Amino acid sequence: MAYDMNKHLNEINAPVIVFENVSKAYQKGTPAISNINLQIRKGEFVFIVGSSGSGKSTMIKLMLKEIEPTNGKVYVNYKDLSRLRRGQVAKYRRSLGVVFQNFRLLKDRNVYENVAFAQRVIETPNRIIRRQVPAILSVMGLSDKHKSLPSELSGGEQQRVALARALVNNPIILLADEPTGNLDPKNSWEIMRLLEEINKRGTTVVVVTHNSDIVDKMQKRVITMNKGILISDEQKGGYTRAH
Ligand SMILES: Nc1ncnc2c1ncn2[C@@H]1O[C@H](COP(=O)(O)OP(=O)(O)OP(=O)(O)O)[C@@H](O)[C@H]1O
Repeated sequence: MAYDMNKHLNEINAPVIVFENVSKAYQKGTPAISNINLQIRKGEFVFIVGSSGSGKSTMIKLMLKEIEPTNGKVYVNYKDLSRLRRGQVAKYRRSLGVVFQNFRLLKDRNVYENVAFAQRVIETPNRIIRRQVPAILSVMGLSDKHKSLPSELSGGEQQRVALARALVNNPIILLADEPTGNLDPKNSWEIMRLLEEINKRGTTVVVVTHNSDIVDKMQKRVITMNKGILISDEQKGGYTRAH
């Protein structure tokens, strides 16, 4: 039966990400993902793991509506993404928090401005920006770096700025694609600690990662992809070494 968004709107643990029989083929031949069915509920912390080319980034791109499924439906935040009009896509994306492996900060703006930028684009009044940016920088342990340029920061600090920027508008969902891919173990754990903290405050967190050590130790829900197929979905799972 098709997913009924209206039924779930007022539920506390409503599914905020739903894949319904989703396949994506970039070209003819083997699809990048095949027939994925998946529900992630509000407040969950989920890892998506799998070897290179297994379809993880394809899933993130579908959630961001950067690509369209060949078959099936993706729902995020109670929206059927196939029904989102072209003019609504940018606004939709800004409603999600997103972080990537390579931080993607504005190189010529300082830490404060990088975070404030996320609020300026949605026309947040200045008095709110002046209150909320220092607050989120403080949560990320970056208060004394607010005037630094990204080039003056360590990799871990840059990723914390990216997290601050992703979170300053209080998204319901945070999508993180390899957030520790460029970090050493100490900084990787610091980012994970912050993601856990954010999740405890109510944000749904989805993390794509290759970091088996982190996945094994954190004991969260783990969705494992293999060659475009969802091969396991475990609560308190580990990193399957079979792939
Ligand atoms: N734009 C594209 N055009 C054609 N094929 C693509 C495109 N993007 C991805 N693919 C193919 O789709 C499959 C899944 O790729 P995807 O990037 O989702 O994997 P992944 O699990 O994220 O890999 P990695 O861990 O290396 O980032 C791969 O076979 C890849 O070659």
